[in-house]
Amino acid sequence: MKICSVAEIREMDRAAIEEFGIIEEILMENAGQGACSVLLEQTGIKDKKFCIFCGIGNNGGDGLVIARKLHSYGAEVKVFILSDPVKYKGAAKTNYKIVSQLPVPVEVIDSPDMLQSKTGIKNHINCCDIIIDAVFGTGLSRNTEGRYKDIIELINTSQKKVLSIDIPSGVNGDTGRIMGNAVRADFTITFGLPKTGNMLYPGYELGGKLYVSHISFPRSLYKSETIKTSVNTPVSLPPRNSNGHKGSFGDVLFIAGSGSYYGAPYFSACGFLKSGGGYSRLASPRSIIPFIAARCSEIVFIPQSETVSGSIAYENKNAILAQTQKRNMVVLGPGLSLEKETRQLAQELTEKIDVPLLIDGDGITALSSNLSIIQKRIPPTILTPHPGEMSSITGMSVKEIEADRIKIVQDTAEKLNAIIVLKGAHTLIAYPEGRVYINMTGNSGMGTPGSGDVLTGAVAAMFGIGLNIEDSVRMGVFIHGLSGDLAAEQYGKDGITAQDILDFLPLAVKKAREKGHELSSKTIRSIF
Ligand SMILES: NC(=O)C1=CN([C@@H]2O[C@H](COP(=O)(O)OP(=O)(O)OC[C@H]3O[C@@H](n4cnc5c(N)ncnc54)[C@H](OP(=O)(O)O)[C@@H]3O)[C@@H](O)[C@H]2O)[C@@H](O)CC1
Ligand SMILES: [K+]
Repeated sequence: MKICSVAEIREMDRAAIEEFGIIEEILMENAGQGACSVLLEQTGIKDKKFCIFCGIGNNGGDGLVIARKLHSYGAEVKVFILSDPVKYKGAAKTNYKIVSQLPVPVEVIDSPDMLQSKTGIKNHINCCDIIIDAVFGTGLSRNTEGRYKDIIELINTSQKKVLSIDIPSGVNGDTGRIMGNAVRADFTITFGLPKTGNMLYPGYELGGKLYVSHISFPRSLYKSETIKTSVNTPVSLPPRNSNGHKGSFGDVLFIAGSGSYYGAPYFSACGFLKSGGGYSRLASPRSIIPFIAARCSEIVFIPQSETVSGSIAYENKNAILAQTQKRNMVVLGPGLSLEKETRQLAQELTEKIDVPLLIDGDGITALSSNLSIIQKRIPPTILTPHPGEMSSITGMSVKEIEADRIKIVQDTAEKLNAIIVLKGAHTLIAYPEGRVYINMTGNSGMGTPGSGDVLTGAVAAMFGIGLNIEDSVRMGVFIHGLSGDLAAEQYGKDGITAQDILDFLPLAVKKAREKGHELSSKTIRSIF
């Protein structure tokens, strides 16, 4: 499913209204209808008591449609409007007029200081069964303050079931960040398409279970090629050649490891094998190979001479390059160390390697000081930074990156002409031509040493078993996250190690083969 920005949903609204004549009243009616379907499924409506908090924009207008429908169905409804209703315009104004004619109590809270009415509101909240949050939607333009902030606080401390309309009020529709404070909902129904703010943390978590209604937008609008962001739904994996041998499932060279990092090369090269890859070759410092071999002797080892600090020495360059020429893909960087000589080696290898190249960890740090090497590469390049490494690449602070992840990863992929995997909760995968995928598998237990190294192996394996390089990256991310989810299902999220993620990879690939489609529809529920 596509995911849109606030500007894109506004454009969809405009096109629906102006080009198809689907007037605002119809869209708002459908939005209200969708919300009532969620309530019917999740909480029941008849004889239930609802408190509806409405803002003064169209999100509030949706709340007023819901008030009318719930009343009609037999619910007891109380509406609070958080500003002067004369400000309503268009369809929201129409719906305000209708609700004013109904025997539905409406209370306007338009004084900047709502302390005097707080007890009354609290009483209503205490007596209701369900709260509808229709305060702010995509029109949130600044931090919440004053009575808005107080109401959000009251909603969050109410211990009642909460349905947020379009997006939890206080969450930025583009970034998912909290502006001031934000509602914590049990369910959210979003309209047209999910907004990026619905899908990124903390907005995603605050929204609870996410429903989407296309509110009768024509398919051409919500499937438009101009919308570049999507959920990372799994692609079908090519059937495994029953007549194949290890060379049929990819032959990948990992250039990884140093005197201080024995785990990184192991998790990368072994992650490849555990995700279905064929030939895993590992160029690592000579002295650490026996330790890695003790953990995974299925890897083919290519011992390298070492620097004084135990990292791969520069003098290996030509021999490594000769190795890369015979491989389908190269992974460079896990645990390489930041030794100057080895960084120089990483840069010069990146210049010369003429097969798809995935650069991770210390490899990224080595290249960050000379990004033109990446820009000039002709064969595909994949970078898998965590926010700290993304900071080295972009020169922005982690805080700046976290505040606008989609835009920054999109711009960087275009600028570097590379596929970028920005790791984190809901990892992003961005392609040079502008596409971005939001990955929904994975969990907080996976923030553990070695996890990112396993990911490099999973991506390489997807390429090895026959996906094209673009799909390999997003499927590698999907499988890696799924493997972590399976580990969490078994052991809980606390204490998952990279080894656990590794161990569940075969099962994750099996599940993706057998139930890929089912897995992808788990996070967002489509309704009318
Ligand atoms: N368009 C359509 O066809 C459809 C749209 N739909 C619905 O419309 C929603 C978008 O509606 P919207 O654009 O009216 O914005 P919305 O979020 O209701 O709020 C804007 C108001 O809030 C105010 N405001 C902002 N921040 C504030 C703050 N911190 N503190 C205080 N005030 C603040 C802002 O004031 P201003 O910034 O102008 O001063 C303005 O008055 C969308 O989410 C969906 O639910 C559906 O019905 C389907 C059809
Ligand atoms: K809302």
